[in-house]
Amino acid sequence: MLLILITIIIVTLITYIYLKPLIDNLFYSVPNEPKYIHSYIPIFGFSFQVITNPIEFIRSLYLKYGKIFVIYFASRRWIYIYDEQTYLTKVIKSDDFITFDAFITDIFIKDLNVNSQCMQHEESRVLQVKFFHHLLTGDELEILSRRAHDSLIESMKFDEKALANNNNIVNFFDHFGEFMLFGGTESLFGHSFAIEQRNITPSFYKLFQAFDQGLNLDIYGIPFRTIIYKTVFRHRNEFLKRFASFKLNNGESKLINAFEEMFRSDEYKYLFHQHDINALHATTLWVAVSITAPMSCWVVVDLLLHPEALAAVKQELSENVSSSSSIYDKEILTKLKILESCINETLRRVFNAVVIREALVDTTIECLDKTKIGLRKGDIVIYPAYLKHLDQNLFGSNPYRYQHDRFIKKPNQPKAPSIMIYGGGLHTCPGRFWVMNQIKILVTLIIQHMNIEFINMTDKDKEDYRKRLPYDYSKFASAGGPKKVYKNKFDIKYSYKNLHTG
Ligand code: HEM
Repeated sequence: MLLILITIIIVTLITYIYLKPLIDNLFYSVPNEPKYIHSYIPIFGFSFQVITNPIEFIRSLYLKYGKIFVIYFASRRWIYIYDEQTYLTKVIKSDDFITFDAFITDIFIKDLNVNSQCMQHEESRVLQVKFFHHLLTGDELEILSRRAHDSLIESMKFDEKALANNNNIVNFFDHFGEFMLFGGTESLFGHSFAIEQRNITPSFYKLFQAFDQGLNLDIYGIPFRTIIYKTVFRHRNEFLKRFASFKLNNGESKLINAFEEMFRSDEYKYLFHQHDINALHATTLWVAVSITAPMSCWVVVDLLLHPEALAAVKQELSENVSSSSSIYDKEILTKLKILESCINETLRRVFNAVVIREALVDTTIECLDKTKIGLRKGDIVIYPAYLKHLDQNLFGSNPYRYQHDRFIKKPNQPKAPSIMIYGGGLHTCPGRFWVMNQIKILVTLIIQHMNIEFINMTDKDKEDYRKRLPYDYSKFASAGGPKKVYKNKFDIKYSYKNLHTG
């Protein structure tokens, strides 16, 4: 009897999920809707393709159905608009759309158990976004960059000491991912909080990875995830609790100081309980590190795979950085144009760049070519910038090819090519200047102080990776290192040099 009941429930559920898009179409459709592409796989729909290789999958739909189409993914309608000018002028600038907040807010409330009142309090959320935009620039940016530098040097020195007792083979992405995590932690939360985290087990990096994995699982809405991935979610909770020991006015950044002052002010303290504050701090650190760390690693990998690029960067460094100069100085960092081009070239080829907005109301937008697009309230409207970044018309017949000086304007070009890594409009990523500085500092320190050798990478592997890096696209909310099966190809043997001079 129980078995029959369970079977009926499962069949009903599958039928409902399978038919939901069709039912929605019947009741909620608006005029001029773009082409809806139906998946015949129940429940999962296109999730598998979107998770495993979004670029190839979305490109195949674009080639088949044109620049505007709709799919279902993670129980939502996703409207792809591969028309940059229309997206910039008619979506990003319009009040009919907001950033991806509602989706994220939902995850905070349901999955991170953050008090719904504080997540839905419009005024305080606007204030937090404002802090990000005001406090990651100017003098504060310089302080953040200096701290990231100091933390990286400290990580290297600790590591050099530990090397005397351990073997010197590690995974490149984990090793520098951890360095970058401590760089972000120290810059945002101050030295004493960072040093405390270095000394506690389980490792801060391991807990951070669990936080990242948990958020991605939540976004995909994997059923029974807290049971299947019990350890991940336990570690995620431990990660949140680490922020309970954070003490105000102890060397933190102006950004974290502003958050704390607001959370604990008379006006807002009724909204924010300690657990909510922990979750918001953990998320700020995650936002700052989860993309930057793997991207920094890919930048270094590309340089190590392309000797001509590495030589050009070394030459630029020797011309601009003297033994007495501080590489975190604004004047020096802005001079490193070749390195900046290398960074953009790696991000272009590796980062799964998109811009996302959500429709607040039923609405219609008119493309520059006069095509009308009808959108429903709640539609996720997405510009797949990665299609542009790998477009043969813009970046040559093999757009994956690495050209380190691509973003330096040549005399025969009207302007250097453009990419759209950081979104657009008023909500363009406020961390973009800090990202550039952090990656420049990491690359410089590695060149100045380390010898690195990929021990499992054959010449054939290197040849293959020069053509295309084995990037893991399965993370939607953050960014990835290599695909699992390639991870050991990025094991390194390394040593330090000149770490105690200057
Ligand atoms: C390589 C690293 C990074 C990439 C590729 C990246 C990319 C992006 C993108 C595409 C957006 C959405 C923009 C839009 O909707 O128009 C965004 C938003 C945001 N990013 Fe970044 N980001 C990076 C690093 C950082 C860092 C280091 C921080 C600093 C804490 C940061 C903080 C934010 C914040 C707060 C927003 C939301 C801004 C708003 O809604 O107004 N990001 N980022």
